[in-house]
Amino acid sequence: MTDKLTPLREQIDAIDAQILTLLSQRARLAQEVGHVKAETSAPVFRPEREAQVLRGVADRNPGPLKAAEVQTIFREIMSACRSLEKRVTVAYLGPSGTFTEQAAFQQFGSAIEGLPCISIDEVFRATEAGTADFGVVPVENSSEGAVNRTLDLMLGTTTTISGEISIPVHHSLMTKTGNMDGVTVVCAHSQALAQCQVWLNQNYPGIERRAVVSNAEAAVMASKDATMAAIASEMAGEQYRLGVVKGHIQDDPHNRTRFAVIGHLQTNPSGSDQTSLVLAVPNKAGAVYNLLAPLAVNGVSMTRFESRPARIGTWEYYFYVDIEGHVQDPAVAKALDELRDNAAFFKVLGSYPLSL
Ligand SMILES: O=C(O)C(=O)C[C@]1(C(=O)O)C=C[C@@H](O)C=C1
Repeated sequence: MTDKLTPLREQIDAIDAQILTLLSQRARLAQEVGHVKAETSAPVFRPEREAQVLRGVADRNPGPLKAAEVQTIFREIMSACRSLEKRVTVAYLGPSGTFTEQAAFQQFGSAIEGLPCISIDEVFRATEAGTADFGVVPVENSSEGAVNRTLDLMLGTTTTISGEISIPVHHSLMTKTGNMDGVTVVCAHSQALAQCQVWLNQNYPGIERRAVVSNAEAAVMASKDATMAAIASEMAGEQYRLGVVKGHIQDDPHNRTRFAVIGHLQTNPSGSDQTSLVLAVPNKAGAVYNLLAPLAVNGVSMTRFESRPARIGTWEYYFYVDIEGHVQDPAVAKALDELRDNAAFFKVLGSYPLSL
């Protein structure tokens, strides 16, 4: 066996040497890009460029590695190259071990300064104040719908959305011991409890369910108290040394959560983009219909429509709308100009590349 392996490993060694030489050439070019940007105070993180690079490698990937695997490798290469220009600070809903943290690293790679925050409000505050260059917040879950706090804060924030991330959300039931002996309460974020309610009803109908600030916090609590079980990601379980009682307990096996990247960056078109808006209409018949007519007239597709009470004591609503395309696309720009004229409230939250 050794004789067969040796020549193959020699070839791998030779290729690794070539990869290393190329990586270091690429890193030097990124340093040069960094110098050019520094001269004009241009932003270091360019989400549209990173999206184009990642789409390009997926399109050209000859296999046998999967497109998603090749993208993970290139994401890390860009993250490391970017950090030679500037190491960006990214605030996210913590503590360490949350799905939002996973989303932040999926978007920016690991060569960043992570800033875990105790609440969604805190992520907005840190990003608005410039303590963090970017923030990552959950926007909606495929089973549970919108994350209302995020939508409410989007209304008044000075930040814009510069990217979106969509990740599969798999929940595990975990305890200190890896079994349920002596466990009297199951802790998790309210959304996670809701996403696992059918499974919990079937398997642990009598047990108390306690909503806590995050799943990671539930994992911390379970790591300190053998009477508590946590519902969280296996990643959080590993971090806090929990044993898995049962994995994949979410009621919908395709459960996903979408996250937004917020910051002070106006992202350029990447070729496959989305724009998020908030609108309100005057309170009269046919107002919503008239409001949205310019989208259809200009051939702009709407991919999401969500309403939130305006919380001013009357039956008025804000509408959160996602459309295909970028504000710099002529059809989108025209539709938005017409839309603005019909709206009682109008705010573009941002144009950004569609998640990969
Ligand atoms: O092209 C740039 O603007 C770069 O800074 C290079 C690079 C890369 O490594 O490819 C790094 C950071 C940016 O977010 C985009 C791309």
